[in-house]
Amino acid sequence: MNQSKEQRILNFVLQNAVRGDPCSVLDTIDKYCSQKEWAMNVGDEKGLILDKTLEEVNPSVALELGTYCGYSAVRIARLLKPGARLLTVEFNPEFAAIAKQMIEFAGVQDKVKLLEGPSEEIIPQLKKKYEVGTLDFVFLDHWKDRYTPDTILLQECNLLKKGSVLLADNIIVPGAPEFINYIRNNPRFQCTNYPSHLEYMKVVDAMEKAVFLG
Ligand SMILES: Cc1cc(-c2n[nH]c(CCNC(=O)c3cc(-c4ccc(F)cc4)cc(O)c3O)n2)ccn1
Ligand SMILES: [Mg+2]
Repeated sequence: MNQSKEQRILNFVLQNAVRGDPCSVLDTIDKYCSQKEWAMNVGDEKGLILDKTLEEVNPSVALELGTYCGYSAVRIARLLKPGARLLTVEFNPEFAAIAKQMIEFAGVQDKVKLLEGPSEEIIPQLKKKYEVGTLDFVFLDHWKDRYTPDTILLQECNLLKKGSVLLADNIIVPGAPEFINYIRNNPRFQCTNYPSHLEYMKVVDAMEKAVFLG
């Protein structure tokens, strides 16, 4: 049975990155995906926007929707202060298995909890089952048609507080037009657009930051 692209990315990391060094894991994934096989990691250019947003927010509790191979989970976890934690949600079991190994190789497993299942099932469990009070930061990087319903669900589950920050990937490609319409017309959010490019490509993309006003 020939290997998946995600398995090839993991193998390349296991053979070429430095165990316990998150930056070397990120650089190795970016090298592979820019030179050998494209993959839907947030990447190094949009990754800098993610880094800057995380440094501003300095979250105690962060949620990521859409783990994929764990690139952005490693990217987020490496910047978390001691005691802070990231919950990351992956729907696809193969992706989750790859991400688990990626997170452990990077040495950030103590900061990251990988939850398997669809976002609409996991979000309502966060308070009781995963002992979340409110979320300081949410990275939306999952199915683009779930950005709006899951933002509504986060509010319904009282998981956002005044100052909670949402950061959404792929505003242009693949695109999340109904999310942009929802969030920019919602007086409870203060939005900022960050123009960028699709990971590893010259194609224009963007990220959107939305601060919950309570
Ligand atoms: C329902 C639910 C879902 C999830 C979930 N887990 N993992 C994902 C992956 C979602 N990501 C993408 O589809 C994505 C696609 C592109 C892309 C693709 C092809 C192109 F040609 C151009 C761009 C680029 C990106 O940056 C992306 O992020 N969803 C987790 C939990 N619950
Ligand atoms: Mg993305």
